[in-house]
Amino acid sequence: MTSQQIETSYSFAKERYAALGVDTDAVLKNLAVIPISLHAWQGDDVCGFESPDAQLTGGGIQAIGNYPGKARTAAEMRMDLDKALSLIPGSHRVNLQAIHVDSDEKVERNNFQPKHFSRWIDWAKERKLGLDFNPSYFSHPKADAGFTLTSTDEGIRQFWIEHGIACRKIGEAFGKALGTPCVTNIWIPDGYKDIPVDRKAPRERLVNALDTILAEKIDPRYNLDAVESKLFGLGLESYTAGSHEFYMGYAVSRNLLLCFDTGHFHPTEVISDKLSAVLMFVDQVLLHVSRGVRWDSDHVLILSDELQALAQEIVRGEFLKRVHISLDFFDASINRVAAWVIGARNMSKALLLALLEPTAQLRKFELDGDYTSRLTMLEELKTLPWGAVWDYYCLTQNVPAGHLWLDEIKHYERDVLFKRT
Ligand SMILES: C[C@H](O)[C@H](O)[C@@H](O)C(=O)CO
Ligand SMILES: [Mn+2]
Repeated sequence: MTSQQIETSYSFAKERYAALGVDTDAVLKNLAVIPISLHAWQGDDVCGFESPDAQLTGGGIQAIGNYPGKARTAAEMRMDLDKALSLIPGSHRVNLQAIHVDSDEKVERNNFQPKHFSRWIDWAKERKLGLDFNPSYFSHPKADAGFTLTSTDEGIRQFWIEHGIACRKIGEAFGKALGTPCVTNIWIPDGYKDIPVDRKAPRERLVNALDTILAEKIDPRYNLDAVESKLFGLGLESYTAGSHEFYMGYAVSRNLLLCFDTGHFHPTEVISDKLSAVLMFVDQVLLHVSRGVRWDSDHVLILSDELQALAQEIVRGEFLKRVHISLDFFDASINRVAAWVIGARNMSKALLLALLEPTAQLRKFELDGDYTSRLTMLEELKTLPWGAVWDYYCLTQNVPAGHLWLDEIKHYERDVLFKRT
């Protein structure tokens, strides 16, 4: 497709949307400033860089597949992220795990400091990217028993409390250096494979541990704290201490961000329906947008009905300033850089579709009780020429339109990824 063809198609599409009262130029301006935080851990199969042979262990999560080219160092990961970001329209962020530490000296997780992430900060600063952060409560001998902040072993609990404290300070340093608050998100896997007798005590320990981690107030201009629940992890099917109800109550009572991972609920539950409910009671939400297939399988985002519903809720509710969008999937069976690009472009497409909606008109139908018109319009919108608007957006953002970005991935694969052994 030539630029000329893209522009011509866009001008027809623009007219179609204008007839519905939608200004496509304004929509694209809005879309270009909605940040999506790219989760770094898609690039290394959640292994991290603490040692050259680091592996993902425990935590009830799994990256499945052995496609060649995984990032083995932080430098390789930054290169891969650069490639991905060059193929995603808009200005975005990067979301790191603590295990993505980039330090020449070996440091224990409870001693991590901003200086151990200074190369990440320099890289982000150069590219005007914001950084988000996550303490890593898995793949560690002190997490092998399946308990971190809920451990009955005081030494272990203290170690992980110190890790949480250290990570908030790193988040603060990210925020200060980059001029945009870092969302530091706490997720722990702690739970039981089989039915526990005492469901209460681990949760009591978790409240106390979290309160200690979060005791120091950090300026929200630099760091925002989020907590992430989960239904269950692999091998932890019967009980998860940090359940939804636990963190919902905790976030409301401590004025924190609540993180919704879209793969962390019963398969028939949808976050699109939960968003406006919780935003009545928490100020801000963090999304980990994932795609669970039967379970929290962390598949790459597709432009599903639910992804579109989620974006619609964010836009219709005017929640763009209160919802931080991060991705969370890890598929090791396909090109990892392509996985980022597919997922982020789909998130962006879902937001575009939502922004292109004549929401006021639809709301009026609803308020008037004219549900026939509401359904008709919602269905007709699906076949409007939004693809032409998307292609034009890519053109104006200097990224390939259509599937042409894949050519770049194939070159990168041949020249860089396949040379990694
Ligand atoms: C890498 C972790 O799995 C991720 O950060 C966490 O958010 C999660 O979703 C665990 O299932
Ligand atoms: Mn998550």
